Amino acid sequence: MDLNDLLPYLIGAPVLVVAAAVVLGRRRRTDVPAPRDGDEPTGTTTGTGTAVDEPPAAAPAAGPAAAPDVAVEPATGPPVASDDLVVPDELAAPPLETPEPSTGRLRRLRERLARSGSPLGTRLLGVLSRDHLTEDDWDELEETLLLADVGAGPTDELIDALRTRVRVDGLRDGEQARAVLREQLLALVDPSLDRSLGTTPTTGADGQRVPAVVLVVGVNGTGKTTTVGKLARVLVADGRSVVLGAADTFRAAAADQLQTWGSRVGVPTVRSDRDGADPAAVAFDAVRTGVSDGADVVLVDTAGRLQNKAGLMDELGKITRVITRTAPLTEVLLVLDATTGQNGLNQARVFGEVAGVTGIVLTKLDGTAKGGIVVAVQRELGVPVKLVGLGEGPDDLAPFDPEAFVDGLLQS
Ligand SMILES: Nc1nc2c(ncn2[C@@H]2O[C@H](COP(=O)(O)OP(=O)(O)OP(=O)(O)O)[C@@H](O)[C@H]2O)c(=O)[nH]1
Repeated sequence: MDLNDLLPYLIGAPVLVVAAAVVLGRRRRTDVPAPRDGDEPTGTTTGTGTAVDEPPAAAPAAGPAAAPDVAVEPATGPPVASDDLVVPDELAAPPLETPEPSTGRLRRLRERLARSGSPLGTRLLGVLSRDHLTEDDWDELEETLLLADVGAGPTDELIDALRTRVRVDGLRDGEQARAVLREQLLALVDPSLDRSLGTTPTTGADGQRVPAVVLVVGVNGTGKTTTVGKLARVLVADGRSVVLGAADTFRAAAADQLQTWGSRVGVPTVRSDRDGADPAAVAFDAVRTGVSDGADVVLVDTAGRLQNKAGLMDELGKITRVITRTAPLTEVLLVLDATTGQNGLNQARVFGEVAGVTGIVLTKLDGTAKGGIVVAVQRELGVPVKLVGLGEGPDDLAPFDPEAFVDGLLQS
């Protein structure tokens, strides 16, 4: 072998060494806190099907193969450079973003809200402003409400209430029609429901302060991961410290997606590097990390497989059990895609039964003209809509405000 044969190796080897150093430097693996006696194992098992409910496995031998599956990825992921390693600019941590304040977001997003309800508000007002309302007019009102996904029960209630108002007071003009409609729609959306998010730290079994834990559930594609990312921004904007748990181990890219959301606002993500890892193990580690970091809130993203009710109940039940050994669940948010109408309601029903949902996030309200789904879904589950998604932008998630919503529907 002469020098020419060796040249590729001589050039290639240092390049490989530097590349490996950069890659390793970017990923800081922080072991999650060691569980105490009686605790669940921390998802450090390898292989398939190892469940957190099983007794802890014996400590594996040291070495690369024994690396834990679950890692805490730092918030900003700054590359760790050795003295003689130059980190290219494009690998440097991006500057942290400052999310928009959460208060008043729905009013700022009112234009999009108006789009979601324009046929509803405009058509209802168009009919109600007519001089003498005939039975055909009332039928038209009913049809408009049903087409906007308000649901049969709430539609009947609204029609009855409007008929009574018209009979008793009469409707003098368009302005009065608008005022009456606003009042009745608001009653339907129910401003008395408690829409506050359970994000206040609580107390664990041994009396120590533990973070609030928010579990986010729903079928795939509804916008769960995006919602967790946007919610982290809402909380950061409100001055809260957050840890994300990527317990959607089913979809390979979900953890990366979540980590990207977190890193933009300085929030760490607990994740597994192994596809199909036990989601309960990741959730457990996320909560333990939240405790040891003294975080205010841990947001746990889950996979949305609606295989069958028993499977779903099994998976979510296990995640819940494992989390609540460390900290109470303060909120279970069901993410629903507003564009899926009746189908979304069927999903809602199943999740409502298995997951103990405490609040609804309606996403993609910007992509539908059927804003009435807000009313229907609250009725269906008996749980308030707490947040609405109004676009794909990072700050397009707003705390739900009934008055701003109804005003959006009636905006012409
Ligand atoms: N227009 C609009 N798009 C949204 C909204 N929320 C989420 N999306 C989009 O919906 C798509 C699916 O979002 P994901 O967050 O990946 O959905 P997921 O439920 O986590 O999906 P799985 O991980 O497969 O379970 C993405 O393209 C999002 O940008 C919203 O409020 N409005």
